Amino acid sequence: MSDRMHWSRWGDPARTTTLPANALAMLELAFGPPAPRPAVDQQTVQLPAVGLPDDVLDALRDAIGVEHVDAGVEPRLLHTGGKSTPDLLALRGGDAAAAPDAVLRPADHDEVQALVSFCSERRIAVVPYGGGTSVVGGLTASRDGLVAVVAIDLGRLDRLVDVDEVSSTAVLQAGVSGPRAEELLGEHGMTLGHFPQSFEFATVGGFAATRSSGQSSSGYGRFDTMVVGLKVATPLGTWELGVAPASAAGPDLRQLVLGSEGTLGIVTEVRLAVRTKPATAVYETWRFPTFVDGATAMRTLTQDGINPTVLRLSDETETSLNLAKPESIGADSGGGALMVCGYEGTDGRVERMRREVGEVLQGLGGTPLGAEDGEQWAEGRFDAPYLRDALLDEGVLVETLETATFWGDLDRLYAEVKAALEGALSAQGTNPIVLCHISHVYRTGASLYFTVACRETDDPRAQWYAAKQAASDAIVAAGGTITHHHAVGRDHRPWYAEEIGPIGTDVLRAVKRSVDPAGVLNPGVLIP
Ligand SMILES: Cc1cc2nc3c(=O)[nH]c(=O)nc-3n(C[C@H](O)[C@H](O)[C@H](O)COP(=O)(O)OP(=O)(O)OC[C@H]3O[C@@H](n4cnc5c(N)ncnc54)[C@H](O)[C@@H]3O)c2cc1C
Repeated sequence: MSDRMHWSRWGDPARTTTLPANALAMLELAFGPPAPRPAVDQQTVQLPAVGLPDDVLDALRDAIGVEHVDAGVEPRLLHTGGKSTPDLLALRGGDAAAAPDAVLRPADHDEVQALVSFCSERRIAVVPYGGGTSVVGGLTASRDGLVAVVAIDLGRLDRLVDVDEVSSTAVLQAGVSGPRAEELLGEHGMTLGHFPQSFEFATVGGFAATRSSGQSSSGYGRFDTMVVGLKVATPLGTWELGVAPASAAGPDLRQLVLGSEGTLGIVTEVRLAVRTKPATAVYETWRFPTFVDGATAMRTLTQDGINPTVLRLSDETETSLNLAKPESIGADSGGGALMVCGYEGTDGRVERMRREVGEVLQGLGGTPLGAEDGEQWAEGRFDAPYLRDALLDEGVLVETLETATFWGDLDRLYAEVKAALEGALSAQGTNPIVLCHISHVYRTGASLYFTVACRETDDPRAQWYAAKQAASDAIVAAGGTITHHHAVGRDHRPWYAEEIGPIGTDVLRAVKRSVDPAGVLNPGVLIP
């Protein structure tokens, strides 16, 4: 780690991004004179004293090997919280109160199971840790009433366990990252087709635990629709689910594990529906006169059963900032709303899909812009997070939030969340830029993904929480879901309780009590 803490740099100094000169000029134009705010030196960060008694550390070392139990400063810091802006701000400001007491790296399901059983017996809080990319406080366990907190890092569970080419399924261990999944499946001519923006670091177990959704969800579906089976380590023992592609044998308990965010058990293996690796991929862009026009075109496509692999529509502000090309921020975008359409498959299928989509979009007022911008979007689609530290260094707060609703309510949800964000941040004297795009589409509705940028106040965490509170209240009031794919974590719990109501809350609490009687699994996360 460098002496300056740049927590969103994802551990790869080669990818460290500095802001281009025109971006700095734009920031000044948008937010006023520069007000740099560098991160504190790593040495000044405060970690809680290790709370694990020696006999516990010894037992953990016996269970998984001495070199896989680490209570040192660096691993604890690297497993402190996730990657939300408040998490980054805390660490950049020297606050590591969320650090676990030790990081444990088990090798396989049996070792994970042994750790979960032991921690349950000894009342030690367990944070399952995949890629550490949670943006909702999903990696910050409550210590209340518990002896200590350990992070169970699943990085050593990184194997392809089985491929069934006839059924088109593959079993992957939970710690397999996005690129590793593609590499392992690629050897069999297959793809998972799950490409969230956090693809480079997030893991299969994390995708399942948070019901993640990738940028190709229009064609490949969201992650939870790919899961056909799960193996889970719980305090009660091993739980295996999913024996057939579909079943009428009672409620689908896989759905209880999907999205459970480590509160009901640790997912160690996932059986997934996989696809043939596409021979061709083409990404192109279209311009619509307005965001509303573009949304109507998207709805028409999905309701006609025409599903390009990627379908994404920026609102007018996001289009004008040309987010797909950070190096050309401020370039004239030509106005309107930009849509990205991607097609993957055989040459013939791509050509057919492209023609079919083109006919619909052109008929609904779209102007084809060709493949250049689309290809650039595809190439740079994992790059934006590398800008976050550079922006925070400049005293510019950037954060995102997302929601979803039915098509009939989408315009209202969009307007109200945007107004809430603008209102809450302007009230603090920091006029924001609020961008939005439709990120995932369904026959019945779509998700909205907002990005907010503004100058930091003296207390940027409080500043953001006020905006987040206003936006979350607006989401609930407009009938949207509090999260379409980022999950609940700690940050969304109050609104999640409203969304599922008192009966839903009781059901969830009862399940939690029964499977995790000592309450050690990710306490404080998800369960209202
Ligand atoms: C820059 C950025 C972009 C992002 N883009 C997207 C996006 O496009 N789409 C999207 O869906 N999300 C996105 N996210 C959110 C995040 O990447 C997802 O929630 C992802 O699924 C988390 O995976 P992970 O392996 O990093 O899990 P972690 O962050 O390590 O954990 C997430 C939660 O799941 C629990 N958990 C992790 N592994 C397991 C396991 N094996 N068993 C049980 N519980 C477990 C953790 O305790 C935690 O509560 C983004 C995040 C960032 C920082």
